[in-house]
Amino acid sequence: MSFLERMKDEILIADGAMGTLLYSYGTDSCFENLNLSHAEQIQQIHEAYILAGANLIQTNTYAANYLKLQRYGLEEQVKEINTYAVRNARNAIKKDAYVVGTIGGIRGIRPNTVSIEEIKRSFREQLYCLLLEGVDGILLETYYDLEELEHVLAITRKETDLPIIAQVSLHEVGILQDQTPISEALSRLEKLGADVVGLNCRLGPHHMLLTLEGIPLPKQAYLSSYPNASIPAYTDGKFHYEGDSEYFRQSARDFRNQGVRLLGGCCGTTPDHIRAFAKELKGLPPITEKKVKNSKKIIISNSSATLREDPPLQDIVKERASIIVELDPPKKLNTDKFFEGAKALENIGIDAITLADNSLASPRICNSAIGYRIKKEIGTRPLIHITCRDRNIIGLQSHLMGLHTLGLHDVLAVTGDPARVGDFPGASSVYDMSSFELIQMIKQLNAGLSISGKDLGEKTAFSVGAAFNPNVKSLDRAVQRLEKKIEYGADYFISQPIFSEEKLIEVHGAIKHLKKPLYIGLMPLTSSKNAEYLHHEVPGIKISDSIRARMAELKDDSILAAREGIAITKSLIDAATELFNGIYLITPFMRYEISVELSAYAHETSAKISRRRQNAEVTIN
Ligand SMILES: Cc1cc2nc3c(=O)[nH]c(=O)nc-3n(C[C@H](O)[C@H](O)[C@H](O)COP(=O)(O)OP(=O)(O)OC[C@H]3O[C@@H](n4cnc5c(N)ncnc54)[C@H](O)[C@@H]3O)c2cc1C
Ligand code: MET
Ligand SMILES: [Zn+2]
Repeated sequence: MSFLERMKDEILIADGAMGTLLYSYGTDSCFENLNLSHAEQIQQIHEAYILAGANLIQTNTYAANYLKLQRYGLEEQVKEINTYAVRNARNAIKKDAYVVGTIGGIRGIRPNTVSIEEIKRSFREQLYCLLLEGVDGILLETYYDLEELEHVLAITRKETDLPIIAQVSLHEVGILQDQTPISEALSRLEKLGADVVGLNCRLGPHHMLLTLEGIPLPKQAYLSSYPNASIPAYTDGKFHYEGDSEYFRQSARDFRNQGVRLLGGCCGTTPDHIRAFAKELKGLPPITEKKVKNSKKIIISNSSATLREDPPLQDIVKERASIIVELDPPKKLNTDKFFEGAKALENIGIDAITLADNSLASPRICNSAIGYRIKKEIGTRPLIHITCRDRNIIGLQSHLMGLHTLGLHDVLAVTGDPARVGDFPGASSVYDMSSFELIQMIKQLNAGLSISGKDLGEKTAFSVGAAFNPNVKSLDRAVQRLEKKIEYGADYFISQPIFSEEKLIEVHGAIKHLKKPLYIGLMPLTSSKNAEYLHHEVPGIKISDSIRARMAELKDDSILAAREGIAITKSLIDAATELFNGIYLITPFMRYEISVELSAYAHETSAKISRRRQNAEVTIN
């Protein structure tokens, strides 16, 4: 009799975790490889679950596909690992029990990086290995992404008549990560031919039971649940789970009352948890009717957009000449000079002060704190740079929500210079996200949704700038990155500084097909040493030979050298203003008076050019 036939009038008990159990014994490498290297240990775990009362055990193959095995260089071992995994499970069975071949989901909480086609290829290979070795059913478990599960379930149904268990992982009570209600997800899985549908992992009995209250008994399938033992804790450098087996015993009947007919455990559970379930439900028949509690209606964000007091920079720079100035937050705690500079720049009438996020990976006063003060005390628009280096996904989202609360809506999303260039070369560089993903995430907040898909109750109103580095060998490739950044949602670009007219013309030609505006970067040199340092040591900055020669001639006179730097930048402003509406001036060493002089010059230049263009139009007409 297949386990499905038994489930007509029996509640079956499944096994518990494999991965976390192995981890608790000290394994911290590829769990699935132990099917080959430590077959006996795997067999003993299976035996322990059967002894505890499991009617159905799963192979140790959760991640035994090439997409996951390649992390360990084991992608060529898919066949051996799956084959031996089935044998290890079979060898553990002394009496009546079933073996299901398990395959876990690939896509997680992060933005999807693996294509469905790739997942299907990897899945097929593993599925064939399991089927070939002879299992009693297939368990598809821990799927966060319903689309992925639907694809792999369809493949499985096409390839076998064996029973299929299809399980999703909750995002929170009642919903998946993409906000699909669980009841809808399970009914879609049932329609695709799953024989058992249910939930596993991520949350424990409490949240699973609350979810099950809103789920009717499936018509053509049975319900399953494999809760985690608890939320994991991290102590002394290790993860561990606290939920004890007595707590599981107490919840067993509740699972039965919600209509569950296959009850097992996921992360953190042990044979003790399974024994508690088995003992408590022994001899009890499944329920056949159920009253469903009205599930909470899931509201997809339809909140209105936040109103901005000022137009976003991309709208301004599309219409007219616009100057933004970078004034780096101080490295020391005294902010007097910084605010003197910010006031002087406000007086000259720039459109924004851009505030780097610990540029060159060295700590400075937090740019959102300084930005908020600039807005409040001076009235200038702050543009907050955000790197992927210093914050993980949680920190990035929380930071952006904080900026929204402060009314700071202009951000520049960048990767960030690596930590090893800065004050703490040993600090970690997080890079949970690429600059592309950061841009995408900010746009998702603008749609009222968190990075994990939760309704935020309000839409943010961020205007998202992105970085452009034209000082590279292949300008084409740099422009391709801009095209990709536009696809991810970038509203405009800001470039690294440029130090020659030829480069300005080349950049103009290379990006004129893009529909998004650019602020072109210009940075006054202050000395020959400064020019040589920037040219040789700062990533992404290249200064032409002729300019370096001009600076070198004045290397013994610091005042004249600084004047020369300003003169060079003025001639670049002349050329740049002919080509671009946006000028981005970088202030060297907090010498804001230089940026003030250059901003005034840029204003005059753009006024001159627009007068000349108007006159030309009048003449033509
Ligand atoms: C306007 C501006 C502001 C900045 N502000 C800050 C700041 O506040 N704090 C800070 O730490 N850093 C800052 N940076 C530096 C920036 O983070 C680094 O230059 C980073 O390496 C590139 O950032 P990005 O977002 O353009 O990276 P991306 O375009 O996402 O590129 C990331 C990586 O891809 C690679 N790459 C990029 N272009 C190419 C190409 N054409 N060909 C091959 N590979 C390529 C490089 O390895 C690069 O590091 C800023 C840069 C700019 C232009
Ligand atoms: C990550 S969810 C758990 C996968 C698998 N059932 C295991 O216990 O190892
Ligand atoms: Zn799990």
